[in-house]
Amino acid sequence: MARILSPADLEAELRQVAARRYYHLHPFHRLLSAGRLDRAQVTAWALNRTYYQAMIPVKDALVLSRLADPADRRSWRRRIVEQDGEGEGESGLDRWLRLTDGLGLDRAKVLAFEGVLPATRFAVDAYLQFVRERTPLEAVASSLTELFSATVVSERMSGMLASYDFIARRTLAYFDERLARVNRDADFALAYVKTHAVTAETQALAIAAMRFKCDVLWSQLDALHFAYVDPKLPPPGAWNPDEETR
Ligand SMILES: O=C(O)c1cc(C(=O)O)c2c(n1)C(=O)C(=O)c1cc(C(=O)O)[nH]c1-2
Repeated sequence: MARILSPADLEAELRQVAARRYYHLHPFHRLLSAGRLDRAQVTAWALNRTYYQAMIPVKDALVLSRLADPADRRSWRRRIVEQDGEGEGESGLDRWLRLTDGLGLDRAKVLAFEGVLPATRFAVDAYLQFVRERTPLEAVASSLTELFSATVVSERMSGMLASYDFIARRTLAYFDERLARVNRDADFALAYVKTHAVTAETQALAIAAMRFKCDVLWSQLDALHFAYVDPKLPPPGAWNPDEETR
C-alpha cells in the first residue's frame, strides 16, 4: 500500500513535479525570456495566451461552484473579483490587452480569439473540463503551478524588457498586478491541498493534478514552438505573420 505523506512531504512532492515539468524548462519559454524571438513570435505568444487569460476567471468560477465551505468560497472568489475587476475596464484581461494592443493586434479579433492555435484551445478547454469534472481537491491542486509562476514571470518580464524594443513596461502591466497577489492565492491553494489530501489516494490525485496542469501549460508552448519557431508550420486558420498586413 502507498505511504501517506506528511503535509511537508506532500508539498515537497508537488514542488518536485514542478521542478521537472513546469514550463520554465520549455524551449519556447527560454527563447522568449532570453530575447531570442522576433516580434511575430512574441505576438503569437501574446495572442494565444489571451485565450488562457480569458478562461482563467471562468475556470475559477467553476472551482468556486465546487467548494462546499463558505470560508473556502470567500477566499476563492477573490480570484474572480481580481481577474474581472469591479467595473468596466478594470479587469485582468483589460490589462492583458495593453500588450496585444502594443503589439499592433486588432482588439476585436483578439477578443474573438481569431487565429488562436487549435492546440491552445484544446489545452485550455481541457483545464476547464478538469476542474468541472474532477474532485474539488484536484481542481484546487491544479492551480498550484502558481507557486512557481512568480519567479518565472519576474525573470521573463525583465528578460523581455531588456531585449525587445517593441515591448514597453506599461504594456506588461498585467504581470505587475498579478505578481502582487499570486503568492496569496497560491498559499491558500497549498494550505487547502495539505488539509484535504490526507490519504495516499487523495495525495496521489493532488500530485497527478499538478502534473496535468504542467502538461496544460507545456503543450501550449509546444504548439507555439511548432507553429512559429520550428518547423514554423501554423495550422490552417491560425494567425500567420506572413499573411498579416500591418
Ligand atoms: O505568466 C505565467 O507564467 C502564468 C502562469 C500561471 C500558471 O502557472 O498557471 C498562471 C498565470 N500566469 C496567470 O496569469 C494566471 O492568472 C493564472 C491562474 C492560474 C490558475 O491555474 O488558477 N494559473 C495562472
